[in-house]
Amino acid sequence: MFESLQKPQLPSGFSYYPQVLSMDKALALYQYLQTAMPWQQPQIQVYGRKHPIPRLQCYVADAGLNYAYSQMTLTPLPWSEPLRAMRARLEHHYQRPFNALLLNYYRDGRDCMGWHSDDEQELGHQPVIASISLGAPRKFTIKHKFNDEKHQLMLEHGSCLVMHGDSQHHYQHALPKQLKVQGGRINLTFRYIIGPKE
Ligand SMILES: O=C(O)CCC(=O)C(=O)O
Ligand SMILES: [Fe+2]
Repeated sequence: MFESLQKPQLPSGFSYYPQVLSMDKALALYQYLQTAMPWQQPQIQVYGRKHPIPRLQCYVADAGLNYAYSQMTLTPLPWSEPLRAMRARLEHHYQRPFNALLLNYYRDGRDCMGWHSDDEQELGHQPVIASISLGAPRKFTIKHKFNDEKHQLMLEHGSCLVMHGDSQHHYQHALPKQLKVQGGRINLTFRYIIGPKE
């Protein structure tokens, strides 16, 4: 499943695995998630004004694992069977647990995600985040926080991008608008949240 590893020039802490899912499986998962998930468009405050985020999202996690993400405290939905199965495959392959999943639905190329690092305290010091892409391929951009190093790659249908090590300390990432893209894309970021007792 993960054999066809190719390495475009990515900085340390980012690994890209094309075709982790077959095209058919990835399409079936896309179609299932698009209709089955209770997608929401929460508001965030920017410079004192409230704006809806430029995409839809949902949060799935083990019970009790709230996640304060970009000013939003997200209450988890339970794992549905297809998501539980995907999590089990990733846990088996990477030999580490994932207990939370943030899903982003970019309806077309106008939807996007701005520059950020996933460096919330509840993710721990060097989080491992496995990010599955389904649907329209989109550009993913990476920039160093303290110098002008920049990278760009296409996140293809059925691929997995893993962010690990110091990726969140040294870099920010974003999914820019691409106004020519008409198709939708769903992204699944599997994470491990350090619970209140750990
Ligand atoms: O959609 C993507 O590929 C990026 C998602 C992301 O960076 C996040 O959910 O934190
Ligand atoms: Fe992110």
